[in-house]
Amino acid sequence: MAGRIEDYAIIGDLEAAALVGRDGAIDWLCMPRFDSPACFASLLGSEDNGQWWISPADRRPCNRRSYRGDTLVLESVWETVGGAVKLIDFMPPRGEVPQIVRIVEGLSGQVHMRGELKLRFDNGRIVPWTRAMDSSTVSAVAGPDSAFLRCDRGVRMSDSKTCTTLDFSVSAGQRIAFVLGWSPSHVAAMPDVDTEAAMEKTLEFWRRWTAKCRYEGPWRDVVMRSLITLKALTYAPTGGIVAAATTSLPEYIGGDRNWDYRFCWLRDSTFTLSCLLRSGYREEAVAWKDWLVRAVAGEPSDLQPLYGVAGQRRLVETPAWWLPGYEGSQPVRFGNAAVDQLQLDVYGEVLNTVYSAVRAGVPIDRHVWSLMASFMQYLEKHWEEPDAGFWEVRGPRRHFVHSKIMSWVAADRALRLARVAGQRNSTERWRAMRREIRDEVCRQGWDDELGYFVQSYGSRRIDASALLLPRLGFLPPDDRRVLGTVEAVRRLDHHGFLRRYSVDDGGQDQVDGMSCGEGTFLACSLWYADALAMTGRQDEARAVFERVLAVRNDVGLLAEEWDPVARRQLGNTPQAFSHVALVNTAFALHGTRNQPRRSSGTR
Ligand SMILES: OC[C@H]1O[C@H](O[C@H]2O[C@H](CO)[C@@H](O)[C@H](O)[C@H]2O)[C@H](O)[C@@H](O)[C@@H]1O
Repeated sequence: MAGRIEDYAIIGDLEAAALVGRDGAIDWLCMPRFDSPACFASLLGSEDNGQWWISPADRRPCNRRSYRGDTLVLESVWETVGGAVKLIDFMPPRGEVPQIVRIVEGLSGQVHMRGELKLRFDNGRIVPWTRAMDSSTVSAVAGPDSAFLRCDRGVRMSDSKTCTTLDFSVSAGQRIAFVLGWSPSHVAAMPDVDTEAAMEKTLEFWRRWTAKCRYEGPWRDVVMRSLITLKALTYAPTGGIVAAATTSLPEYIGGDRNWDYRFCWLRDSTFTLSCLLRSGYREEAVAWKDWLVRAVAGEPSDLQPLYGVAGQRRLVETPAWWLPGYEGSQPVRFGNAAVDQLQLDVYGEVLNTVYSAVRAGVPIDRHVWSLMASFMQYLEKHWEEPDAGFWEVRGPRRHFVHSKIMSWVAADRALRLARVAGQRNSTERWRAMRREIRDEVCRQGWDDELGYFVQSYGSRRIDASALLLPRLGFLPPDDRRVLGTVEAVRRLDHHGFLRRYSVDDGGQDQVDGMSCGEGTFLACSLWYADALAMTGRQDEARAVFERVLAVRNDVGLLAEEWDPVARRQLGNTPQAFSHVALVNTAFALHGTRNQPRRSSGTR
């Protein structure tokens, strides 16, 4: 059975990622890239859906673990009656093929270790043909996939049809290494790996990368861990950034809110990008901008809310009947039907990001400008339509206030970009559009009686996405409507954390068409902290921030949601949205004075 969601740490090589539990089990791994079929899927089923564990023979969880400094090299320590042992897990920067290296180091005494490798290709379904090549190498092959396990001398390896078992002892000062590599079955080659050199290279890679960080406030370690996590979710060959490393970790245990997040949402990526930019990571920003331009190129009406890491557009959502789901949460989904939704906020997200990139000095050529202009041409005709909104609801389309505000952002940033690009052709129309949207939102999205911006025209719902309003420049942070909305959002509080939006009595959600409730959405609490900080309520903002910091797991990771009653993380993990919001709040709190920002007037 899989561990709690917060039991997992991530290791990765910027093309794929694995989740390692406190018990030394790798329960999730897709090879060769984030969105490939999983070869370890016990996270969503049982060990028979693929798993690789190594631990002391009694299989207890480790006593402590941490990443080594500012890197993605994980170290788990067990203290046993016989002695202490450390398991070092990492994925070296990608060479020819993806590899996982596991080094067992004796710290004291002698410890009897065991392990089991169960490869299950094609998302935990296919038992490969496994054979021993020699006393220290095993090969497994099925269909397009092959894998090799190679280990140091001193390990007794034995094979059954379904499993390779490992049995060895490690004494103080001794190190025993294992390498698991994947390759396409028509290549089926496992290059020799010097595991110690690979570890040095991996440590060096992360140290160099983290040395570039510009954050210098009081939460440096917290921010650094989140930035490393965001980097680990970046697909280096293309610059695309996935929303999370997993699919179908539930937002409600036993429920059907189980989604595949191993894709690049324009919305999530734009948040990630601005966070990387402010933290000093310009190279990633340029790579993402290039990814974006390639992914969205073509007809503006074909713009999708999400794409594959290589920019692919067909991400067909398919239930996996053979996987029982995390703690029975079904269905497990591969692919995401949100790809076909109309989410009008996406145009504003993209234009806002391109504008931020320009301001940060990232060069934008005339092709990017003409792409942005074509998005505006589309949006001018469609912003008045109802859509699926920020939360990608699967119920009926609505006039979501956030989507309208993002259309305002699109027009606003297009005007600013036009100024930079020296283009005047459409500016009069965009200025009129910006005015029209603002008037409509203030008329139909604002409820004077309720005193807040509602979720969609005609509804009474409160929606935490309204917390993003002050930072978008739609209204100044000290506007009474902003202050009223921030105050109203407090009603989304559930034991100190915020829900995404108000739900009907009984927790049934009639907005997004799903049958069950969900946890609190971590990014929303952090946006709340930002809004408090922006309106001069620094101490309250800090308290909210610290509450969120307290629910990170032992290695600083956050999933999408938190259940404050069961006190456990929920949803896909680690999630970019949560970590981006965390970094942004750290920046917002460090350096803001205890004063509300002055109104800059309204346009
Ligand atoms: O709640 C229903 C939707 O939930 C997912 O979307 C959420 O995650 C996205 C990726 O982080 C984020 O961009 C979006 O704002 C969130 O609502 C799921 O991916 C959707 O398919 C689902 O409809």
